[in-house]
Amino acid sequence: MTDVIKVAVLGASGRMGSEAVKAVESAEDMELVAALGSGDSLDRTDGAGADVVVDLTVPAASEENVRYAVEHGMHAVVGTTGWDEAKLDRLRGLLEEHPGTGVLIAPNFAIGAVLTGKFAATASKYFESVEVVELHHPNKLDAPSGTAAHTAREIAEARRSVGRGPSPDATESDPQGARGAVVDDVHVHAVRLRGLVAHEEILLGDEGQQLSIRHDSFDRVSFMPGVLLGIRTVGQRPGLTHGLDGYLDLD
Ligand SMILES: NC(=O)C1=CN([C@@H]2O[C@H](COP(=O)(O)OP(=O)(O)OC[C@H]3O[C@@H](n4cnc5c(N)ncnc54)[C@H](O)[C@@H]3O)[C@@H](O)[C@H]2O)C=CC1
Ligand SMILES: O=C(O)C1=N[C@H](C(=O)O)C[C@H](O)C1
Repeated sequence: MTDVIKVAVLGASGRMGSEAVKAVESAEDMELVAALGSGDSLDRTDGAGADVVVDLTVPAASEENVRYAVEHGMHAVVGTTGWDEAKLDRLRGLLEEHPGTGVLIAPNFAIGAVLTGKFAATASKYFESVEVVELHHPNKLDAPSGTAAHTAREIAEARRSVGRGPSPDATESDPQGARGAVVDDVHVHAVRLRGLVAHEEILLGDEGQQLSIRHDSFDRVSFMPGVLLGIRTVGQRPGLTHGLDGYLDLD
């Protein structure tokens, strides 16, 4: 990779994509070589000499976009949601065929959100009950949020490591789904409210006490330092990195 990183942004007219375009244009070590919207041909990315493709599109398009990038020798930084285990497995297989290429799948680019997941996972080892609440703007297409699903899996893994099972719950009847989604045995609740951007709260309970851990993104600028870190780092990290924490020294 040359000193100046050539970047293509996919989903460039969207809420995140338009912010990412501004961030890349403001970064002295980056050059925006392509800004694609829905319907634009992906060959405008390698055609413009991009080193890194940033995918901020929709879950239905993201996997194909990343496949194109990897198969055409470009690294990928991905904020789009919907990357379940099946998609991640297919991507790992693809990257084995392209050993010099890096892909970052980041459920959340905000440092506060990444730390929230870590803090919640640690705390959940010590509390009998834990539930995740995510709150977003009403234009969001998917629920639960990718961040909340990722947090739930981090919590479940931490609890398993100390032999803690699911939270106690005597519910016998829930025909309307009022107890929310269940991700890896952790209940996840989704709120959609005008005025919100992206928020997550983890509630932890035990006899006589409660701990709440909360993060609020009030503005999408909160995601941009993480996007830029991803662009700067992905070329030096071949293979799949799932979560921005893979590029941070959090221990
Ligand atoms: N990882 C993170 O920190 C964050 C992730 N997100 C996720 O990023 C994604 C985008 O979110 P928003 O910007 O709010 O959505 P948005 O709907 O505002 O923007 C998506 C854009 O992608 C375009 N698009 C759709 N298919 C495309 C394709 N094949 N090629 C190029 N462009 C295409 C759409 O026309 C739209 O302009 C969502 O999955 C969201 O959950 C959002 C915020 C933060
Ligand atoms: O759609 C959004 O807005 C967001 N999507 C991501 C998610 O689903 O976790 C990240 C952040 O929560 C904002």
